[in-house]
Amino acid sequence: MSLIAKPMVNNTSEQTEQAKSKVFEVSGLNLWYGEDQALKNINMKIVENEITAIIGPSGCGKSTFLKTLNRMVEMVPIVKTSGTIKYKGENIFNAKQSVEDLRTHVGMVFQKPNPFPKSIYENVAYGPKIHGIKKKKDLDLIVEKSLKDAAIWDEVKDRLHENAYGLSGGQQQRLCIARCLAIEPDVILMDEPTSALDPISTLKVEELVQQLREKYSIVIVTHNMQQAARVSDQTAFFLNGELVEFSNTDKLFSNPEDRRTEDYITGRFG
Ligand SMILES: Nc1ncnc2c1ncn2[C@@H]1O[C@H](COP(=O)(O)OP(=O)(O)OP(=O)(O)O)[C@@H](O)[C@H]1O
Repeated sequence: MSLIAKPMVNNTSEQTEQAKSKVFEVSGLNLWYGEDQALKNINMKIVENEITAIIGPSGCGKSTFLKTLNRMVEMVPIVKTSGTIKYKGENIFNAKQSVEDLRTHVGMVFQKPNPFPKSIYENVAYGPKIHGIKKKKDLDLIVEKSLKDAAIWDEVKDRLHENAYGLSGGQQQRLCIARCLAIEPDVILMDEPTSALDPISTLKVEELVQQLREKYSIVIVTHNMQQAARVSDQTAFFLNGELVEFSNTDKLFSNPEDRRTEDYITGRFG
């Protein structure tokens, strides 16, 4: 019996699963904010072209984990980490690894849409310009492709030079996804990308996330278990900084191995 109603998603068989490449391999990851340990011995493999959902109650470390994957968490000066995170085989904590380079490959979309106070066009062209693309023709192509891939082109193509703040919240979030796609990342980290959106905009972003799976690997933090069940291939359940259970989404929601996972997904706590 499924504990949460879940429409069919294209989960691959275990055989194909093993053949898929890993984008991230997290081993023995611990993280402290000062004296307080927020992540405890996390071990996890994140696979290419899949959607991995991170669920768990407030304060369990979901956002911290997500922001560790592109080292954004280190913007908090009191953060200390131990363990390794390999991105395509290289430990991201190695001194020789460039954080800027990592963040070019591992883009991020935040909880609240955060467009720049610029035109729709400039929002998307900003990243490629910083990466040295100058020709208008090239930028035009990138802007159009990114907005198309973020499923917002038809809504904005006639107002590209208007301020992005004139868009609805849902449109702003898809614009922020387009901005992220414009720098051609491999991985997109999404921190509760629909929590500030109405149900229709949420549905559009969820559909978009599923389309993006074809080209990108996605890690999405969500408070919403139905959303995790609807969109993801793999789900990780965090509790008090620990990874309690990580498995195929269908399995985690229909036949969890750990009693704490079952208690959480059936609403006994959280
Ligand atoms: N900048 C910070 N400084 C100190 N402690 C922090 C900081 N950010 C998070 N924490 C602590 O780390 C723990 C995990 O927080 P985190 O935001 O990762 O949890 P979360 O699961 O994403 O929560 P929520 O669902 O409420 O967003 C919490 O105890 C939190 O108080």
